[in-house]
Amino acid sequence: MSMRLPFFKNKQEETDDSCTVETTNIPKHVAIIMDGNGRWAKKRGLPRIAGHKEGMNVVKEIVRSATHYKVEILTLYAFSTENWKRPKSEVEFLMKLPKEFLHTYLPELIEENVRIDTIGEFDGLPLHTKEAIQYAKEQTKDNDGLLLNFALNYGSRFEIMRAIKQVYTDMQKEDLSIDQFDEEVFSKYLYTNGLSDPDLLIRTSGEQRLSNFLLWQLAYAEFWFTDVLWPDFSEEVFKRALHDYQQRKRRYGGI
Ligand SMILES: Cc1cc(N2CCCCCC2)n2ncc(-c3ccc(F)cc3)c2n1
Repeated sequence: MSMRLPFFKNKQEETDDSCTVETTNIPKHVAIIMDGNGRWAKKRGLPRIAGHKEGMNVVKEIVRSATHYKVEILTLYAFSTENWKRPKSEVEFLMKLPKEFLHTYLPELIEENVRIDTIGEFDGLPLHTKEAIQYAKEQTKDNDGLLLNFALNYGSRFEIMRAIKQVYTDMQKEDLSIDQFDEEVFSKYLYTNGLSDPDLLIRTSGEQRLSNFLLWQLAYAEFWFTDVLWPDFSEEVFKRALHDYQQRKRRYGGI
C-alpha cells in the first residue's frame, strides 16, 4: 500500500475500466519523465516540495505495478543537470528524497526482488544522497527482478559529449580503431551501457518534449503523453500506457 495522502484522493486520474493489458508484448524497458509535481502543489495552494513528496510516493506504486506486469527495466527521470538552477531550498529538499524513499521502501523493494541503480553524474550528488543510494545498490545488487534505474544529475547531451571524449581518448591510445567504431560500440560509452533501449517513454503533465532525456536511447521508442500530473499518476494510468503501447506496431524505421 503506497503511503499517499488520503485527503488528496480527489485526483484527476485517467481511468478506463475497459483497459486490459495483455501478458504478451509488455515493453521490456519503460522510461518515465515524472513531470507536473510543482503544478500539482500549486493547484492545491501547497509549496512545490509537497508535490515532490507526493510524487515520491507514486514512484513506489508504479514500481509495484511494473513488477506485476513483468517490465524488466524502469528508468525514472528524477533530477536533471538543469535542476541545479532551481531555488537552493528546493534542490536541498530534492536531494533528501532518495534517502527518504529508501528509508521507507527499501525493505519492500528487496522483498520484491528489485535492483536499484542510477544513471548520471553520481559523484556530483551530495554525500548524504550518495551514501543512501550506494547502500541500496549494494543491498539489491544480486536481485534479478525489476531494474529500478533512477536518472539523477542526468543530462543526455552531457552524457553524449562525455562518451565522445572517451571514444577520442581510446582512439588516441589505439584502444579503439575507426573501423571498430559503430553505434553498438558507442552505446557502451553511455551511462546506459548494457541496458536495452527504452521501448516506451511516458511523460506526464501534458508536456511533449524530451527535456534532454535519453536522446540517443529513445531513437525507436514509442512515446506516450498524458495530461495527468505525476502525483496523480497511478497504476490505472500506467495500465493505459501499457495498453496503448500494445496497440501500436513498432517499425524501427521500417514500413
Ligand atoms: C532527486 C529525486 C527526486 C524524486 N522526486 C519524486 C518523484 C517525482 C519527480 C521528482 C521528485 N525522487 N523520487 C524518488 C527518488 C529516488 C532517487 C534515487 C533513489 F535511489 C531512490 C529514490 C527521487 N529522487
